[in-house]
Amino acid sequence: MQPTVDMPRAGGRLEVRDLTVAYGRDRPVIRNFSFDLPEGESLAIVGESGCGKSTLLTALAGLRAPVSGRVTWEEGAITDLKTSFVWQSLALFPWKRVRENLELPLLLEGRNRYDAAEREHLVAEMLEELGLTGLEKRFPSELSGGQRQRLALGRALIAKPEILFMDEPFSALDALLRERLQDVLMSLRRKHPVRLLFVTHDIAEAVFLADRILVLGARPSRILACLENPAHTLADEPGLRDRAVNFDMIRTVHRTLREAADTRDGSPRLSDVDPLTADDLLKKEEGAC
Ligand SMILES: Nc1ncnc2c1ncn2[C@@H]1O[C@H](COP(=O)(O)OP(=O)(O)OP(=O)(O)O)[C@@H](O)[C@H]1O
Repeated sequence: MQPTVDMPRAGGRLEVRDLTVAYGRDRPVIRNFSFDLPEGESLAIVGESGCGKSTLLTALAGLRAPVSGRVTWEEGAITDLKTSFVWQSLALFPWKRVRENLELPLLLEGRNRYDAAEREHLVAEMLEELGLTGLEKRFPSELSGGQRQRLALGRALIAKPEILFMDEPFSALDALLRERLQDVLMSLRRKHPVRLLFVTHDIAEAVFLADRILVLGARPSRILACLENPAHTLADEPGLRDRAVNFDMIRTVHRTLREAADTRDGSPRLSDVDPLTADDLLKKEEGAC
């Protein structure tokens, strides 16, 4: 797929071949996964609880060695790439103020990489982008949930990583705040090109943020589909969330998950009882208060 979105892009092709990952001597959580992620594309991983999304993400990030198979980044080993992480827990340093949390990745870049004036400038710029100017002396515990999430995003992006891994970064937030954070992330990406590889339970979030969506099934864990996302090519256009292409893609992902669950459970076919079309969904949205 040729992306038409005017979004700076980072990174070459990712190839995953026959990847098998296990915890200790337990039965493998994921077995023989193979898929490709074309140059520069971002990936969302979705699927029901326990299907191995986080396990796969940690293997892609090089944090868990596979039992067999390989993960190949065209640019080199994952350890040669500049990566960053946002976990569900956010992992902010509670004893450090907002400013210090943001500055830390710049300090860790190496003693001479950024001098004090540059660090000050970059932190001030990021605070502005995050809408956190004026809160720099607070501790994370003195921020709202949404402000903490923004701080975690800013800390992950301030040193300009090539790849940002995220595991359910916005899951603790209500739907509207989630959307606002997704917008902040898209805006930061325009300034700091970064490739996203992330796990989410929110299919709308996957469709809004990713070029490609890897849909996993459970029991046994398997790849149900690796879907190109035509909605994401319009990511810079206003009102994308209300467009039919967006609803269509959300529906396709839902259907893929439901059909897999139907086949497995032998229970009533959920995929047969959802008569909603993209138009119905649009009408529902318009009528929502
Ligand atoms: N550290 C661990 N040791 C042993 N088993 C683990 C460990 N972490 C996860 N598992 C098991 O691996 C399987 C997949 O877990 P994983 O967290 O990857 O799934 P997930 O799809 O991300 O789940 P969720 O959506 O609930 O977060 C589960 O059966 C889980 O119990």
